[in-house]
Amino acid sequence: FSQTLLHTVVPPELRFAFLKLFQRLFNCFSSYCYYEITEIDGVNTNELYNAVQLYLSSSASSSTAGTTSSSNRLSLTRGLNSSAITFGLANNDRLSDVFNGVSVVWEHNVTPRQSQTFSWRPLPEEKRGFTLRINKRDQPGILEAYLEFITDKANEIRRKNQDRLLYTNSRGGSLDSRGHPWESVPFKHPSTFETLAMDPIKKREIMCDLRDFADGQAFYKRTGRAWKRGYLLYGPPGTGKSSMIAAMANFLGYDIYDLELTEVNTNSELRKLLMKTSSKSIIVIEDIDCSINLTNRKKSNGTGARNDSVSDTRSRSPGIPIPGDPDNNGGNNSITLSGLLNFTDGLWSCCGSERIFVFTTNHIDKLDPALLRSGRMDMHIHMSYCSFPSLKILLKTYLGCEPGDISPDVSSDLAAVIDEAEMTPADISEVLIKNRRDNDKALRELLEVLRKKKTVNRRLRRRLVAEVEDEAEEKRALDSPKEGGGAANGGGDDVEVNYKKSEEEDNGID
Ligand SMILES: Nc1ncnc2c1ncn2[C@@H]1O[C@H](COP(=O)(O)OP(=O)(O)OP(=O)(O)O)[C@@H](O)[C@H]1O
Ligand SMILES: [Mg+2]
Repeated sequence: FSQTLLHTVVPPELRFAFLKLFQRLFNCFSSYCYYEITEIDGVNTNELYNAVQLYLSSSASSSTAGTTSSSNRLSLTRGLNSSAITFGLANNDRLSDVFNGVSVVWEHNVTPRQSQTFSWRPLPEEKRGFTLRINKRDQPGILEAYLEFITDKANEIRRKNQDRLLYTNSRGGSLDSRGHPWESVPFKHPSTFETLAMDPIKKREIMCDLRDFADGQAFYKRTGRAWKRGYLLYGPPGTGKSSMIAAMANFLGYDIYDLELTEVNTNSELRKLLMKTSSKSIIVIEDIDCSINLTNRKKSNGTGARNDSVSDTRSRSPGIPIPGDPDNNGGNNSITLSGLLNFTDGLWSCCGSERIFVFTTNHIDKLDPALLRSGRMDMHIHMSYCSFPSLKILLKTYLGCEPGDISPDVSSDLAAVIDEAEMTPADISEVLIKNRRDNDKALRELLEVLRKKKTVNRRLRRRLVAEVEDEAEEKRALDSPKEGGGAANGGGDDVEVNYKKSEEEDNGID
């Protein structure tokens, strides 16, 4: 009652001023150090505040049994992007904690924000923060280790709550107010291995490999290997490479660092980015063949320096500076293949642990063998056009069709055309989404589309064979004019036979 009366009678500003004065006097004679961790740090959200809140939420929930909290009032929250309820300290509540034998006390302070404060973005009406109290004699050794422990613990809790982050370096080389080169957003991609359409045997193999990796701390230590693993996903667009990465992250509960190579200017910047990644994370470079010229590691330019910089990208992306280009005075983009190899496999790559590197490409043949070798890219995963086993997964996820729900005739018709149609899971899922209210119609339309695509593919293939044969015939005619006709006829006959056979099959289908 007295507290309520005080709050009503004394204006908040006056209360705040009294409190500050009292705190100053108190600190002069106190044997404690106090650290304030405010929710908003300047204009940015203070990550440490969130980490402390999560950490204390776990202590607070266990303290309801009376172990560490001096309070019996806890606030309950569920964040916008969180799937779990967290406990927290209510206003001005305290909680004591013990770290490495040292007792500390946390206090949660909420004060009204002065309304005239100018800000570029709307700030919460209340100013929230934690105050950490440590005994002055304990402070030198404990603070850094304690805060690091709290950050790790908070990450662990977040992962457990399925609340993971997707980091990006899209800001270029610039750092945020706390010196971090990565920007993060909550990662909410719903792709899982269950929804991923691919060969079930291959899928199981990948899942086992990931599980072995995540559980392999002792193994990696025993064998003297850095605890990291590389996966290369290759295949045509729309076959599920990005979906696979999301499924991996969801399966292991890891954060994702999506590295945009074209935003990185130098090898040392690349190294800094790597050093700022946390463990239990997947570091992704998508479309690696488009991000950097990776074909010629050893090639030197006139000055003897390595010339394997981002020239390939530059020809496509006019905004990227070109080193040594007189027309471009940006001139500082000099990531090299060796820089990238060091990133994945050098000494620096071990500065954290439990990391997965995933590179994706549409053209594996464009990549340097050095990048593909085991130890860098341990597993090469071909994401191919939709096969019949993959189609069954798509039918189940999109239409709810179990194999027994589809008539044997339709099933065998689908199986007969699917491989030759060479359609991506992305294309097929579009047909299914469009007709998802009517399963029969969806299957009918899918069959039609697959047959059409098969016919088109055959025509293309025949045209290609004919062109190759024509070229060979011309070459032979030029090489030996007298014998040219006979030799060409031999090849032409083969084509003719193939052609006839294909025509018959097509007619049967159309
Ligand atoms: N194997 C798959 N299983 C389930 N859905 C898939 C699969 N492949 C593609 N899709 C669907 O198609 C869409 C595009 O797929 P995704 O972005 O994973 O392709 P990608 O291989 O990364 O293509 P790109 O090479 O263009 O980046 C996804 O939203 C997903 O729904
Ligand atoms: Mg992709």
